[in-house]
Amino acid sequence: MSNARSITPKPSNEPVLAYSPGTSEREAVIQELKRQKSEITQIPMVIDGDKIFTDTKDKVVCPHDHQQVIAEVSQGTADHAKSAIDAALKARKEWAALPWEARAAVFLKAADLLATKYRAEMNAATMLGQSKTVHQAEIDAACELIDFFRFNVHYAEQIYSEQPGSAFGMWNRSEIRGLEGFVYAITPFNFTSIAVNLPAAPALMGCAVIWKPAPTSMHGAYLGLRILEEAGLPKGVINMISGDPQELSSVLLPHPELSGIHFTGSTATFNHLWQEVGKNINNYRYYPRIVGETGGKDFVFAHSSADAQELCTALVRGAFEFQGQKCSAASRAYVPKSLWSKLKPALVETVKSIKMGDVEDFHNFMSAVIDKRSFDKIASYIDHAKQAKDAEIVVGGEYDDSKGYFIRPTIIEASNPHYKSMVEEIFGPVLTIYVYEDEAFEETLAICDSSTKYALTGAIFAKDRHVIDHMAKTLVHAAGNFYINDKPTGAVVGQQPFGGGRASGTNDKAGSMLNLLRWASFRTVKENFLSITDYRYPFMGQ
Ligand SMILES: NC(=O)c1ccc[n+]([C@@H]2O[C@H](COP(=O)([O-])OP(=O)(O)OC[C@H]3O[C@@H](n4cnc5c(N)ncnc54)[C@H](O)[C@@H]3O)[C@@H](O)[C@H]2O)c1
Ligand SMILES: N[C@@H](CCC=O)C(=O)O
Repeated sequence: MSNARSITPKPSNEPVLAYSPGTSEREAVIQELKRQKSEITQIPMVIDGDKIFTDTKDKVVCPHDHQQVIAEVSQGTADHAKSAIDAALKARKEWAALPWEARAAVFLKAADLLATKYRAEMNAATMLGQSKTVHQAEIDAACELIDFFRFNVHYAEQIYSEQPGSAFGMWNRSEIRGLEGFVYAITPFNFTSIAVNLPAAPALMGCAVIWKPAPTSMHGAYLGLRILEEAGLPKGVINMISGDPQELSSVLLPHPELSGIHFTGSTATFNHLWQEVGKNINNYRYYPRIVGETGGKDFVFAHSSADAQELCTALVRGAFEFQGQKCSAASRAYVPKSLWSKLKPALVETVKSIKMGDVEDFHNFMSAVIDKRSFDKIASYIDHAKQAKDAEIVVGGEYDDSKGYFIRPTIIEASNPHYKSMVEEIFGPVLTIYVYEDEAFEETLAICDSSTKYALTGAIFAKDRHVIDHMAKTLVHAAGNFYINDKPTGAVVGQQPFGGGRASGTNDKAGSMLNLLRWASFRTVKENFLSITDYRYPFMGQ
């Protein structure tokens, strides 16, 4: 609850290591991959600092080799959710009462531990558990998570330092308190950094948290919690539970002490959570703060002045890195006919050259999608395009789940800008392109803005400055992260605060001061220095 007095280290982004042949980081991660594959990690729930193992286990497999089991996760029940609430409520007061520097030190230390001792272990866990290539693991599970820890401390300090003015005879102060009750953090499979940041950000601000990670992200998530514990996080501040989300939520969501939800995942799940809060609104002691970053249908819009080769690279990286499973991934593109004749052969050639397979082969640019459910869903969109009258596959379209959940990077050309895969989130390596007549530029921009419910990321490509300005204005609400002549993915903490509007979320910008403010409750204190002893105003006389 106390305000900042010390100056924390000025953060800078964690450098991305190269993993080139012969480097020590490459050797370390190779050793870790071998070690982790040779054992089955037992992942408990962590409640009040205790490791809780149960007889019901959920297996974590490598998506690129689904017979390879790397972990077993103990599954909890409604009773575990109740215990987690008790633990959080018990831990909160002491945690909140610590000087804020003591809380900050935990996260700064965790950042340093992750940057050194645990870097290879964390990257290997994310590579095996979520089928990320070494580069994708490095930018997520190492660099972005380190940045979240360090930059959040810096932003918290700024929040604590912001103070009101004081007129003569008084002193006004803001005391920034963490939320009472508990925050429920529910996290997605696709970014280890997001998974760990969602419980960590409210905890830094003095809240107590119950964290339910996605089952397919447990390998990296549990390591994240162990690092925080080693950095000094007191027991009960973050309690990690697993199990049937409906059952756990049936205890957590209606609980009177629920003071916040920190969610990242699909729009449908977030809508469900919000509806549950609405149903229980009369039961709560506080208005729960609801923060959710959700789905996207991220666009790339090219003008005829764009460079075809730059556009090709941006589309390939933007759509297919990490198998298109970034909420920011380019999944629809609008290309003028005059550019398409150059762009199409470049795209076909580039996509055909993409190597895909096991993450242990560092030559692979892509690996498998996360699980069978995802594989089937993505395949159904590809099958739909194969049959559709208003769509055709330009390149890709093959899929095979015999060993891992592999889907070749696929580009669909749609003759209808409202075609299914132009407007629905697929969350896989599928990019749909609508080729517009050059003279239909304005109406196509309008379609881009209005044809989906989402507004997460978007990119425009053009050389003409007037055109860039016009596109940016027309698409002003179409994306929370807007890129000019760049791919729509790869936001960096401290540089491009991340989040979207419309059905893509509450746009509270993870890794920024705005997000931390949602976990803070301000007490304004006015202290009077001059005694006032007469109720009458001076003009009234005696
Ligand atoms: N906007 C962003 O910043 C951002 C970032 C990453 C992912 N995403 C989105 O996340 C989605 C992919 O992630 P996912 O497949 O893990 O999403 P998901 O919605 O299926 O799952 C997210 C989390 O919600 C949990 N969950 C599901 N039902 C629940 C319930 N009733 N109560 C409590 N928890 C419940 C899941 O177990 C998981 O932990 C995509 O839509 C993607 O766009 C968005
Ligand atoms: N922040 C990441 C996306 C996170 C969602 O999955 C990016 O900008 O690519």
